[in-house]
Amino acid sequence: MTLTLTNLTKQYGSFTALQNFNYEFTAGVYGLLGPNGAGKSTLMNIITDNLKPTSGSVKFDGVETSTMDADFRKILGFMPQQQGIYPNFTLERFLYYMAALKGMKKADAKPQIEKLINLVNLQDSRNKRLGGFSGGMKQRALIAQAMLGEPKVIILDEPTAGLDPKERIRIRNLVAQIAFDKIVIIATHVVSDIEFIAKEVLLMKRGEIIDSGAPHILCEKIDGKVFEITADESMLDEISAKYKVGNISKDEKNIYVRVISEQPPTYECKTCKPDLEDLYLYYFDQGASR
Ligand SMILES: Nc1ncnc2c1ncn2[C@@H]1O[C@H](COP(=O)(O)OP(=O)(O)OP(=O)(O)O)[C@@H](O)[C@H]1O
Repeated sequence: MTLTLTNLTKQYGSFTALQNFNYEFTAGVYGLLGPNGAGKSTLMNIITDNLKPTSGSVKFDGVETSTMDADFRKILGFMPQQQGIYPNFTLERFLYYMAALKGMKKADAKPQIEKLINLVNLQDSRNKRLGGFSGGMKQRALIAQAMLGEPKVIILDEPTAGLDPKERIRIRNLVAQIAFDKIVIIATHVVSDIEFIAKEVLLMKRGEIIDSGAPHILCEKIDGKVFEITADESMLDEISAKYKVGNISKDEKNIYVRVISEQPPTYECKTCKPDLEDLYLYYFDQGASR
């Protein structure tokens, strides 16, 4: 199973939001990581055929998806960023409605809806209106609708937006659970959404891939460039001016400042093993959300 993007370009007037994007996805979880405006939503919307590229193609197992019409919709599950959630629908009605939009027969939808409500752990809320759901419950309901019809390709655009850390973990575990034998692409600027579950990460900036690969391989590239400086409060401004600063922690004696630097800092420090958040900082020069 392959989803192949070839030379995808998208222009909005004279502005290029996506530039010559090439990638081949196979079964597994992919993280599309980049700051606001990198072009993630544009790419997701093109893959899902909600937006036409200016040039280039999207192929599933060698067939152009734009020519597959309803057949592609059947193998696709999409959770867009801005969701129109129907506040007056109960969860069950919402899922039957979304199943009907996907062209599923009620009899086929029924067992799947039962399974999905259990999977997203909303059994007790099946007859409650979506308008009364918490943010995390809504996101889980939306993941359930994306899973209807057992799609082969699942696209999740910012699935943890606005959620607290506990709900984020829940969503992440859910994604890891559903990913078997599917292509799952998650667009996010929250590193922890994908850090431990992504087979590959694509780092995007201004419409282009600036690096991609397995998280641990990507992190190896900045081996020897991540340090923890032992500091006190009076040094913080100076350190921030000199280096890209990540986490800052504190104990009763000192402040510990994680920095990215090509050369060892001229302060008391130790070398750290790089993680994906360091990589994000290295490439994007701004703190990522955990
Ligand atoms: N319809 C549009 N017309 C003009 N410019 C657009 C349009 N949609 C997006 N853009 C621009 O294209 C760029 C990429 O936007 P996109 O929404 O794809 O980025 P993103 O990585 O998803 O960012 P975010 O995380 O903020 O959603 C941005 O600079 C945005 O302003």
